[in-house]
Amino acid sequence: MDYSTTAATRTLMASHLSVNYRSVQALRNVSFTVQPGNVVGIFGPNGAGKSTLIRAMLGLIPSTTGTTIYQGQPLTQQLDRIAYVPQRSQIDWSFPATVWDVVLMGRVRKAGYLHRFSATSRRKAADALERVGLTDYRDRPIGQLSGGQQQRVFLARSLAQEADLLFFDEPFVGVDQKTEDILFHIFHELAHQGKTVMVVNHDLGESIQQFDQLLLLNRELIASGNRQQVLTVDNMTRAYGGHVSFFMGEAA
Ligand SMILES: Nc1ncnc2c1ncn2[C@@H]1O[C@H](COP(=O)(O)OP(=O)(O)OP(=O)(O)O)[C@@H](O)[C@H]1O
Repeated sequence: MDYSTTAATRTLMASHLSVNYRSVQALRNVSFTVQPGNVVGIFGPNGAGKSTLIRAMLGLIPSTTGTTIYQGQPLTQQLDRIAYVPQRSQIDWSFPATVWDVVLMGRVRKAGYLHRFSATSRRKAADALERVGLTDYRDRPIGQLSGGQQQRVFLARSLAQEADLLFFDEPFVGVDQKTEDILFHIFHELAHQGKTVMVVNHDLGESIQQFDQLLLLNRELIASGNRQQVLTVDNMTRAYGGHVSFFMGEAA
């Protein structure tokens, strides 16, 4: 198999994405490319449009301009290949579901809405739960978990789904170090399998080294590339203004 051709056709390409919320322009003309096999961090200050970018790519909100193409087709026509975990605050944790219910939901598209889950689906859900270290919590209502455990349940659902493209919005907010380590470990395993993992994050601390590619946003795309290309004083000043010295120490 010619890997270079395969990789090229699996490129994720956002072109000229713009989003308006009534009078607010949340995103302006954002274009970038992501190769498969990368863990991509989406960074920028509060209100920079990070969540909006993911939601526009997935077609969850309308774009005023632009498209997102994956494998030569609109991403919105391939939603069965996508796992999306929104910010924890967007999820109804009082919903009466157990850990096992949520992870099995990852298999719904494969099982069909009116069919029973196959032995394969159950095994894949159990394997996913094991991978995130929550087998013992299988029958626990999701509202009775810690923030880190809740985030791991949704990661397990994404694993059970066997998605090719995974989107996580602020998965590290309010989670313990163990969960952060598990999430990054699994993100890199997925990337090594040739999948693409996109993560909204606003922590510019040490964890930034975990990302293969960074997208720096402030309503428009300021930079896309590796850490050396993106984390320049100029780019950070454009994104964060006068707060740049806080992040960059003496370099600023
Ligand atoms: N449903 C909405 N209606 C109106 N304005 C919105 C809506 N959602 C977001 N916005 C505005 O669009 C801009 C971008 O918001 P978005 O949530 O995408 O940014 P973000 O970078 O994810 O922010 P944060 O880091 O604070 O989560 C902000 O000014 C926000 O107030």
